[in-house]
Amino acid sequence: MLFIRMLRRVGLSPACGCWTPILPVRFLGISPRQIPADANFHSASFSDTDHPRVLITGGLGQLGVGLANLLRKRFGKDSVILSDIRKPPDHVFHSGPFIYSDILDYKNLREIVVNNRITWLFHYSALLSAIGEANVSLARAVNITGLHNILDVAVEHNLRLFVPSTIGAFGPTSPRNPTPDLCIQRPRTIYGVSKVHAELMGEYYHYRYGLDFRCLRYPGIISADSQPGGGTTDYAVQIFHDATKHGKFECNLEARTRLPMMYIDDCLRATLEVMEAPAESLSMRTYNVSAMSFTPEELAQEVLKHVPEFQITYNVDAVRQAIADGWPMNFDDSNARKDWGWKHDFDLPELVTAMLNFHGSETRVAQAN
Ligand SMILES: NC(=O)c1ccc[n+]([C@@H]2O[C@H](COP(=O)([O-])OP(=O)(O)OC[C@H]3O[C@@H](n4cnc5c(N)ncnc54)[C@H](O)[C@@H]3O)[C@@H](O)[C@H]2O)c1
Ligand SMILES: C[C@@H](O)[C@H](N)C(=O)O
Repeated sequence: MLFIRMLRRVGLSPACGCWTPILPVRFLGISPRQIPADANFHSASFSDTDHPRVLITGGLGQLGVGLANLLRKRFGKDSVILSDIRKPPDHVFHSGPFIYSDILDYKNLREIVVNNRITWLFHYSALLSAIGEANVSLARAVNITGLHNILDVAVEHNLRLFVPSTIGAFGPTSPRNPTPDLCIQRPRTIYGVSKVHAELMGEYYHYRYGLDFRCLRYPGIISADSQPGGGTTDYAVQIFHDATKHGKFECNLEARTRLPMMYIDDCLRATLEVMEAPAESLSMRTYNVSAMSFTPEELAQEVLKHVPEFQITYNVDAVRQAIADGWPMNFDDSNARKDWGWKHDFDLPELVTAMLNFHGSETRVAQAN
């Protein structure tokens, strides 16, 4: 009798031995916080359509604004709410709905999800690898406690949830060349530890409560019109800015440090594709995605083809180098390609051309003014 009561408490039926989805619902309180009437909502009409209603957390970082642009093109401007704890620049504020949201404030998160009838959540808030090592307790709070809030609100409101993971979820004892989806994961940064935790918690909530959790492990992402937020792969963004502006670049990683990288357009398209993939095509809930892999000296060689006077020098940052030395050199993304048809568009030459075109045209505009 006692045994049956224990089974019931954890949601197991003694007859079939299977799980029933008892939700980890928190105490239902009413948040005193209301979304102000003058918040920058563009009179979203939430009439029922086939479109998801989307919330992006941590949306003012390197990737969030680009994701919002892509999703708004697909689902309509008012269907996608960008959120962050920072003040948005004018062009972002006027480009579509923006709202303040601190992921450490659970009631505020729930209020936003309920009031806007959110159905898809892209969880981008995080402290990245290098900045996380400089502030471990904040990284632990944002990346782990914040994730718990996101998981709970997602399961409570039946959201489809995307959480990005990273090459940083692997460590020096993982196979590094190539790194498959399933292998040893013993990262040595708080960022990596928090991302392994996110992968495992998301998958657990999927199997335990039926949460529609989807996760991609991104490589280092390279973008032209947004700045990276304190990672180990940041050099591969800064190099283009310095090459066009100064004709030279000081790199904080060693010349032969090989890491997987991806152009932002590929990254955001992969994110939308995995979110739209039919559930039955997903044999896993966490996938590696990859495009290219290069070292600083290989990247510099490619830049040199366009900027003949370009010079690279090295001034290695010990923290970033130690992190990079434990990360994958090449990423095996064959499961993503097989299951939901992932295919990248940008290899190294196309990436360099796209980045230099952007920065070159910016520089020409600046010189003309
Ligand atoms: N950029 C990359 O190369 C890369 C690679 C792999 C994975 N990722 C993942 O993609 C996601 C987005 O990356 P990014 O490069 O845009 O990151 P970023 O560091 O540029 O931006 C993160 C955002 O989170 C916000 N944030 C911090 N604390 C918050 C809080 N308490 N509540 C709400 N927001 C908060 C910050 O204000 C910032 O705008 C992250 O989860 C990151 O781990 C990024
Ligand atoms: C790789 C990725 O997670 C991030 N750009 C970092 O370097 O921390």
